[in-house]
Amino acid sequence: MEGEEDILDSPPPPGAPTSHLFEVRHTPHSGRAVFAVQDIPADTLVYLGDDLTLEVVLKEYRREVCGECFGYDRGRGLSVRDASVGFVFCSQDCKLKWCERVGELGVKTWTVVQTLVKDRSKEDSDMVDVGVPRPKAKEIRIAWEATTEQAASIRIAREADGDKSTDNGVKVTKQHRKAVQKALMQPISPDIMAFCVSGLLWKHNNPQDWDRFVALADDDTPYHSYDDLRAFTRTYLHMLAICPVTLLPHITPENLFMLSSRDSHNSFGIRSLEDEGSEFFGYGCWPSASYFNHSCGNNIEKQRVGRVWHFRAGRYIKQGDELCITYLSGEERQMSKGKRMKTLKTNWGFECQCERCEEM
Ligand SMILES: C[S@@+](CC[C@H](N)C(=O)[O-])C[C@H]1O[C@@H](n2cnc3c(N)ncnc32)[C@H](O)[C@@H]1O
Repeated sequence: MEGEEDILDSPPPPGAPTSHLFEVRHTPHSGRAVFAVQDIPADTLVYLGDDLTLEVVLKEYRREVCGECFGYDRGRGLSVRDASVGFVFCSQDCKLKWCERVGELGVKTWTVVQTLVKDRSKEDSDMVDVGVPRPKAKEIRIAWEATTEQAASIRIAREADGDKSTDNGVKVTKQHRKAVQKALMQPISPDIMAFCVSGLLWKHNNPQDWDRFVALADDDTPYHSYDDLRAFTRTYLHMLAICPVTLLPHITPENLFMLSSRDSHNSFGIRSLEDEGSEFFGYGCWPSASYFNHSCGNNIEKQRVGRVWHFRAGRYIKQGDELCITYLSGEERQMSKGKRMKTLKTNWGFECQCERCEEM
């Protein structure tokens, strides 16, 4: 991946990382990537990625992992709990930071989500679908279109609840209220709900940064399976049925699809800091960090410190070299070339073109 890349048309995409040590360029086969513009000594701190957007702490870790800094104490419950929003924190300071970050609307939204999710934990249908067919772009479009009528009825019922006169003076009928009840009878997917709520709250709180998210590499078939797609369309209707009315304009198929299509090729796992990250707490999307490509012989080591990724030179890097991290977890790095390639194809959807794979 050397020598043929073009400097990006200026200006660089919104949200791309900037530094005196590197620049972002196009590559012939692996999209945009980061290249050293000067020699970089080993162990240099090359970049700090602190622009976390959507974030998910999986339901099974919600009592053990701090909702703010992702601190973890070997599976012990953390001391500061907030049962109403369904998060725990390692300190009052983390709890305050979390409240400040999500804002009043965020606290209200997580409270109604937690109320819905907590009594229905046995319905948890979030699972990893491996080796099953993925819905195609046209099927995805049809599935979202199929929600239109019910979604419109729910909006009418909810906006009336919110004391907002509906735009065209539509009268709320039993049918509209029934659409809300029907949505709430459908199974809940707590982790997909957390993903959608986190992403749309972030969008609401940071409207000026949405283009940083949109500029990321996209996946037009991001759903892992037909069940996964159905869980997303159901979650859309659940959110319309329960979220504060102020959030309703953000809860659209377009925005929810955008979250999935950018998350798919860009999110990083949030893992434990010990045991080579053997505990997978959840995942999040840091747009600036998403411009670093993968290599099986990576020259950059990335390490999470709280909510921030530290990118450090793992060895001496020459001017013009591509700066690559690894997308593989600890044990995956030791696998054979074939297994690594399969893992990257399954989890990230690409054929690895890194020098280590190309050489062998
Ligand atoms: C996190 S993004 C990296 C930035 C991306 N190249 C871009 O243009 O925005 C991950 C995507 O980059 C591409 N990519 C990263 N590493 C690669 C590699 N070693 N071989 C081929 N494609 C790679 C794949 O398309 C992958 O889904």
